[in-house]
Amino acid sequence: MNIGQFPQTRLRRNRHDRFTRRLVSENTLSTDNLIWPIFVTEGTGAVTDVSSMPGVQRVSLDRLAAHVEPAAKLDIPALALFPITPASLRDEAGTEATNPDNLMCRAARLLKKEFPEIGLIGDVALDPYTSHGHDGLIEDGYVVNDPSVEILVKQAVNQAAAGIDIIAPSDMMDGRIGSIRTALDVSGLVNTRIMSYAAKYASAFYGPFRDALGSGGLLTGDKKTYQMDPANTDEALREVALDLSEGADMVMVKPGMPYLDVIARVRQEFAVPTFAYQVSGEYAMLMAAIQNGWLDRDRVIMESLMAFRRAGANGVLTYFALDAARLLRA
Ligand SMILES: NCc1[nH]cc(CCC(=O)O)c1CC(=O)O
Ligand SMILES: [Mg+2]
Repeated sequence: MNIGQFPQTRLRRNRHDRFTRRLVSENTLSTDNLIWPIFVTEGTGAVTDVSSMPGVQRVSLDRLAAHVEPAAKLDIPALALFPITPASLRDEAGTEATNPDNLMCRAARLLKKEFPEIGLIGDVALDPYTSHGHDGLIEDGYVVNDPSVEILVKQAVNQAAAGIDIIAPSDMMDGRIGSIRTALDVSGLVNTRIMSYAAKYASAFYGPFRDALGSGGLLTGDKKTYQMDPANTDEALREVALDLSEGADMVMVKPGMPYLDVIARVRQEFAVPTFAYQVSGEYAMLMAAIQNGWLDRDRVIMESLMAFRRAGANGVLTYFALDAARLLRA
């Protein structure tokens, strides 16, 4: 006979005190899960703010070691590098992408020397280098696939030769993962990993990033003929399946928070190393509310990052990486 009071099952019991909450916690967030994107710029003595990303800066190479030092101290496993190319070095074909002395390659060599233990992720796409701001080559107003892949392959090998550990193609051309894998292997770069931006959406959340790079104003039209339609998820699984079959070691979904359903499906379907990019617009959105005093900074950072872990992401590219690593240490 039921002599207790209704209800017998009380889920609140396991939330009663901190020790029980710790015991029943289903997911964890650690510094191991953090990747810090950084913007590098030409010149000397430059540490300039990105106005739409409060707290994020563009840093010249002479300031780069000092900028990265805290990440090394906090044991953040990897950085994602993004170069800002002066307009004078941009052209229709993104030629600067294949220059062995471009900013990206110089940054990679410097960082490998100063911080050999930190993994370097190199974004492969032509948008930092093209005069039109697109990720590939344009013919008759259309971003053409196969000729773009040819130059992206050269860009990838160029970066890997300069010391980039993980090539991260973010261009969304078909077939580039396989072509890049083959070219890396032929060049003897068999251990250079590929983290594919496999399911990358044509998103409004990249706005502040394009401000940071100075490619926003240059961009003609949109990226809808190569980046994915935000309405689709089945297609994301096909994108991931293809990239894995072509040799991707890790896959990424981007943006992050508005696409947690995609991360969860990818994780469940493939059970491969899966990453998420909490992109510039997500950062800007949270920072705007934080700066207004509308959201609690520390709590919202940690909750947003835990959400990626719950969805199944191994790690997150986040502009909050340093803040999160500090909070995890405290
Ligand atoms: N291919 C370039 C690239 N790599 C990462 C981002 C966005 C990152 C962010 O918004 O934080 C973009 C922008 C774009 O595709 O237009
Ligand atoms: Mg694809």
